[in-house]
Amino acid sequence: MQATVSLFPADAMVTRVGCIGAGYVGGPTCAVIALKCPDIRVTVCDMNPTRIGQWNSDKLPVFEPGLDEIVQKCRGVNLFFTTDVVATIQESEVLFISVNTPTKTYGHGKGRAANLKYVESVAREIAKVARGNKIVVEKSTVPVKSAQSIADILKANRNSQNKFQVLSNPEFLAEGTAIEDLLNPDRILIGGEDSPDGWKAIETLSSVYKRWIPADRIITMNTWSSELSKLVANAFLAQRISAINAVSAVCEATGADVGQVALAVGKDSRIGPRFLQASVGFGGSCFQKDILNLVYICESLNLPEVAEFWLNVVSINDYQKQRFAKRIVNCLFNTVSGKRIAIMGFAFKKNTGDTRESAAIYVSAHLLEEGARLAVYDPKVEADQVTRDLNNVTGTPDVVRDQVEVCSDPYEAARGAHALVICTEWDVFQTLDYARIFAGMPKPAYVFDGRKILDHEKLTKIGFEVETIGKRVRNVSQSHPAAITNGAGSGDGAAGLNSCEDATGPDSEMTL
Ligand SMILES: NC(=O)C1=CN([C@@H]2O[C@H](COP(=O)(O)OP(=O)(O)OC[C@H]3O[C@@H](n4cnc5c(N)ncnc54)[C@H](O)[C@@H]3O)[C@@H](O)[C@H]2O)C=CC1
Ligand SMILES: O=C(O)[C@H]1O[C@H](OP(=O)(O)OP(=O)(O)OC[C@H]2O[C@@H](n3ccc(=O)[nH]c3=O)[C@H](O)[C@@H]2O)[C@H](O)[C@@H](O)[C@@H]1O
Repeated sequence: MQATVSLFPADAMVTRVGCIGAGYVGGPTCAVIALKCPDIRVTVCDMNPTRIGQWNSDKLPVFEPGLDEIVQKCRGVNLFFTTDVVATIQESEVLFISVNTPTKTYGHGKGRAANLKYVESVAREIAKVARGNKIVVEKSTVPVKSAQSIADILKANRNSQNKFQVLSNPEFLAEGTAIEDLLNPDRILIGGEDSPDGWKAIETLSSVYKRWIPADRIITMNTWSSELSKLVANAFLAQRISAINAVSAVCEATGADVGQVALAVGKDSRIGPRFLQASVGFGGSCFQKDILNLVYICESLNLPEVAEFWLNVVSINDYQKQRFAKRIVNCLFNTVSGKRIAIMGFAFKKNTGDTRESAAIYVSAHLLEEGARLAVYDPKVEADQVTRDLNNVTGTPDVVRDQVEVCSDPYEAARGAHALVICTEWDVFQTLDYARIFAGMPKPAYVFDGRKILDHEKLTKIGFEVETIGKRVRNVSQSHPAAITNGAGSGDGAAGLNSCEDATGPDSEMTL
């Protein structure tokens, strides 16, 4: 591809940017464009009036550190949120498509392929109502060649005076750090048609980003490479997590510590230290969806070995969540029936209220199936979201109603619980008064640290039995057996069992 800078002036004049889809990507991305380009009018549009109402209120639909301040500064000045799709399309020179592309739940490709119906409906709407030339930017994560489908729809339906250029401009922001990522991205990727009109469109979009991002971080390439790069970037990131999580199982079986192994491995500059944090399993709306999409593409291209390779990343993640959930039951003497368990954190990671594909949902569902009573606490997830997620995954709203309590305070969730299960790495969990919590729990009192964020030594000193990922903790019962036999109120006849390594097999309940 030719150097775009030489072909088009750096001051290409974009005055109106529109975005269809006011979700986790569309909202924050446009807020940052509005902040950095005060002379551009940015309109974000969604078909969901509730969501738009929230964007226009004091309580935004998306929690992201730093987002509120930017929206407050720009909203009503050069940043607008609306349900008026037609006006947004007609008024914008550059139009981002930032709608959801979930995994298909029906028909051909069910459970694997991306459902592109929202992208297609936006393309049809643009073709129907657009006036004048537009640069249509595919911001949603899509399978390779989707830009071609968008271009075909636009071409087949366009009014004869309109010209469209379709660009791929995938988003790499991570939730919880979206604003930081948007302000200071590792790279901006723009794929476009290899033609004079394509180069011009690429340069025009680049000119917007160049207002705050150094030119050498803006990478341009052909559309298909750009689309595939997004799926591959997510697959690589998720693959690292599954790799370290697979190693965590080896550590638990051998006495090695996965944190130490990750440190040693990550010091190799060819490997690097990031994304090597073993955990209860990755969540979020995209890793699993995008890998399954990649798997589907490979299967469609008759590349079964490649498909199998990537599918294993998801299989290990499922295994990790399952392993952790089973371990909780094993350690609690193979029965959690009727026991209160505190689920600490429900979001898929800290600093977001997003629960999509959160490991907490899986762990909670497993414990509910075993008859546990759950007390859920998350600083940013609303009670009705917890209920909705658990209803969806269990399919048993009665059980959820009877066995789940959503608490607004971590101490309240912990009170009377046999175990604390850390599912999200919220900072606040590191500074709780664990001695106070311990005092209010039946003994032995367990902590299952699915995020490896707590001070395990301190917890064992207080008297907790601590289980974590990829590391054996020397527990109270191993050094002071009396601590558990003297414990109050467990009612499970725990005396004599030292830790879950000593518990009876996973499928047998302890004979009481
Ligand atoms: N969530 C994330 O952190 C990231 C997501 N992505 C990708 O970005 C895309 C969007 O993701 P999210 O923002 O998380 O999705 P989201 O579900 O939060 O938001 C999508 C929005 O699009 C709206 N929408 C759907 N069809 C529409 C139509 N025809 N007209 C108007 N509005 C419509 C929906 O009502 C919804 O509010 C996906 O393809 C995702 O894979 C990429 C990078 C990061
Ligand atoms: O396409 C997307 O949606 C985005 O997906 C991820 O971002 P996100 O899912 O928001 O968050 P991550 O920080 O990647 O975390 C994903 C999951 O992996 C877990 N994780 C992450 C890192 C790690 O070392 N270990 C680990 O278990 C997190 O707790 C979380 O559950 C990518 O990091 C973004 O670059 C990408 O744009």
